[in-house]
Amino acid sequence: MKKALFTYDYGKEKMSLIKELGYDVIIKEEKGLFYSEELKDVEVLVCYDPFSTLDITKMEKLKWIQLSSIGIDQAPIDYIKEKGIILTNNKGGYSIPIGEWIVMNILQLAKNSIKFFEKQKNKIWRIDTSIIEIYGKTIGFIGTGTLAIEAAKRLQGFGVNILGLNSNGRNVEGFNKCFSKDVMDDMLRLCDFVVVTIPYTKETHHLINKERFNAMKDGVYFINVARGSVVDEGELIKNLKSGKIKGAALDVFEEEPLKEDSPLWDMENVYITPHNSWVSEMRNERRFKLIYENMKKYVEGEKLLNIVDLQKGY
Ligand SMILES: NC(=O)C1=CN([C@@H]2O[C@H](COP(=O)(O)OP(=O)(O)OC[C@H]3O[C@@H](n4cnc5c(N)ncnc54)[C@H](O)[C@@H]3O)[C@@H](O)[C@H]2O)C=CC1
Ligand SMILES: O=C(O)C(=O)COP(=O)(O)O
Repeated sequence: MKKALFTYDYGKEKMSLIKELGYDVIIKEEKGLFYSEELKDVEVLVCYDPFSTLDITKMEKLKWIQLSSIGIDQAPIDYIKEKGIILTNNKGGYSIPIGEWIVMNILQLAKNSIKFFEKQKNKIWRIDTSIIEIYGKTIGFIGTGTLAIEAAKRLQGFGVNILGLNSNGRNVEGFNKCFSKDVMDDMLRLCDFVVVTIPYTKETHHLINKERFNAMKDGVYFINVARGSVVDEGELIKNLKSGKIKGAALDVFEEEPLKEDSPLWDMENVYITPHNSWVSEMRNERRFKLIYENMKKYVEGEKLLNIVDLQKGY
């Protein structure tokens, strides 16, 4: 029997489906999880981020880690690489709610919702003539993976021009044109909205920096739903203050939770959600479906879904 450690309890019914596949299942809450002797022969770890307290170097039989997240930046990648442990993620598992979140925020920015919420709170009846339509506008996605694809699909009906940036400029369905990472500024110059949907890797640290903001149109709208550190937050703040960026919607930050003294909280043109875009009532259902399929493949010796390319880092 293969021993599997789950750091989240999917409930009796679902966990018994895993046991029926032939696993000896241990369930332990992730928070403050420490190594104990019973974890010695764990072969499969299904988790989000137990790595700050759980010493996986003591789990000598560990062969496969299934993350419940899409981002892998919380995992000890060097150790995983060194030991030849397979790492799989939840790619695709949150792209529908995030696609919806992106559409919502493009519209909120264009329609100035934040100002209306404020006026409603204060019972103020005043027309806002600064509203724009998104029809005919250009929306550029930095990264054309599952998040951008689901957003692009949902934007089709709005009559927008959808651009995408990826590693080699390959065409992706749903995008009017794709650009390679070497010519990022050519795309940025065209965009009314820039949406960051790229993984955080060594290569993408502060990918969006002073020079990239300079390349963008004056009055661009900026959205980040990937990882905070893909963007130089100091530069983002400067560009928001100067008006170069007209408004932003941010779900992720260089430091989370966002500090109380961050100027972003008080900016009247910034929408903030607390790394919440991935949440919907379907999250556990979809996550479990992937976990189940993969655990079945693992016992049957088949190739797993969503294997992370440790060289590329996503
Ligand atoms: N805010 C949230 O709750 C969530 C955030 N995320 C983040 O979003 C990221 C993207 O997710 P997916 O779309 O599912 O990823 P994905 O793996 O499907 O797509 C990644 C895309 O980025 C491109 N890319 C990667 N490195 C690049 C580079 N250096 N230059 C140009 N293009 C590059 C790839 O070509 C691909 O188009 C995740 O890695 C994760 O960090 C994911 C889920 C939830
Ligand atoms: O899956 C991801 O990468 C996400 O960002 C989702 O949010 P989480 O990291 O699970 O809090």
